[in-house]
Amino acid sequence: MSEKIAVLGAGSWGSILANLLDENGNEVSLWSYNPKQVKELNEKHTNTHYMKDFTYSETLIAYSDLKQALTGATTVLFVVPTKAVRSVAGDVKKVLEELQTKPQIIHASKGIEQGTYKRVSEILAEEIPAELRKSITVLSGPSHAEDVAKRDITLVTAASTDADAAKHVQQLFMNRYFRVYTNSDVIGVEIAAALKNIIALGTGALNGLGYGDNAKAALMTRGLAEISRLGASFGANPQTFTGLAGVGDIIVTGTSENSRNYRAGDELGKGQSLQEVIDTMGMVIEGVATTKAAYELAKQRGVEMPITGAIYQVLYEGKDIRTAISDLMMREGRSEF
Ligand SMILES: NC(=O)C1=CN([C@@H]2O[C@H](COP(=O)(O)OP(=O)(O)OC[C@H]3O[C@@H](n4cnc5c(N)ncnc54)[C@H](O)[C@@H]3O)[C@@H](O)[C@H]2O)C=CC1
Ligand SMILES: O=C(CO)COP(=O)(O)O
Repeated sequence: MSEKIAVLGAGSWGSILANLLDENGNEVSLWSYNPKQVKELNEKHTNTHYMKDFTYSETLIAYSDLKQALTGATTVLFVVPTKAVRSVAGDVKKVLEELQTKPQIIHASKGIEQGTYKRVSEILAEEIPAELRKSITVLSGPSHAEDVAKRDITLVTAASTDADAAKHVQQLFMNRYFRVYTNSDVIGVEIAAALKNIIALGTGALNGLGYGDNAKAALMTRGLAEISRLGASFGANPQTFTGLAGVGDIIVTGTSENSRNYRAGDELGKGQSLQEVIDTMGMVIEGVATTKAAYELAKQRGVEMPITGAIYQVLYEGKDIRTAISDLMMREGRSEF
């Protein structure tokens, strides 16, 4: 099966997924709002700022013009940071109406919108033409771009309320190193994907402070417990949190130097300020904004999320990390389940 696919967002994840789709035999256009990046991708087949030492397929074409990128596309994959999804989707809507095409919509972003607390599929549903909403599918799971770039084994899930749409995404992405499952629990997959970044900031900070494996395993396990509680309050399937988008992504993000969230936490643990960390990363650290959204959302819904609350206090209220850890440890003893 070969299709024309437009990938929107040429950071580490968008560009590597675009390359994978190209390798799978599709005609892929990669859109970036940065003309310099487009020039580098088309002339040198590199994207040095985001993926050092990787050479992209010569048949992958980058565009800074959204209309050119979307022309003829039967599938559109959004991979911009969460904060950019609404504005990019609004622009896409205008172009699709002009082109009179009705592509399937996929996204691979992991976050929650500030202020509205919307998941990415909800933002897309509000912004794209109404008849495309049903097709929205989320691609998520433990998947660092750096490993996919090496064609290392990666398993993810494609979640949609439309089983045919999820199956289509599975077929588009599957290959010998990239295996895709389907899932109907969009809510659970998106909540797990967004909130694991908060926990990765935490495990990174533990690492930076010199804590060991026990502490990190504890944070990931209890972190997943509170993420599941928030998910349950929205009607998510509890099984989703034991799957690729849940425990899988917490492990990969919460233990890896490839994770920007983990690295950011590590630097915080070593004493850098949040602003210093953001300024030096040069790539999106989704967990910072998601911590605020999740903290406010948990309060609004009356869901107990002590770890998220502690990380919020460190990031947004200047609380000392060691004091935050000590306060968590000294909470009243309770039953695990
Ligand atoms: N890097 C990875 O391994 C993975 C990333 N993700 C998710 O994918 C999403 C994108 O992440 P990355 O590609 O890693 O980010 P990145 O920081 O590497 O790149 C982001 C890209 O979006 C573009 N961008 C930023 N603001 C924009 C705007 N207002 N309008 C249009 N484009 C804009 C940037 O120019 C850049 O090309 C995030 O939600 C992330 O959580 C998901 C799985 C794996
Ligand atoms: O979501 C990811 C891996 O599954 C990437 O995590 P980071 O954004 O922390 O790099």
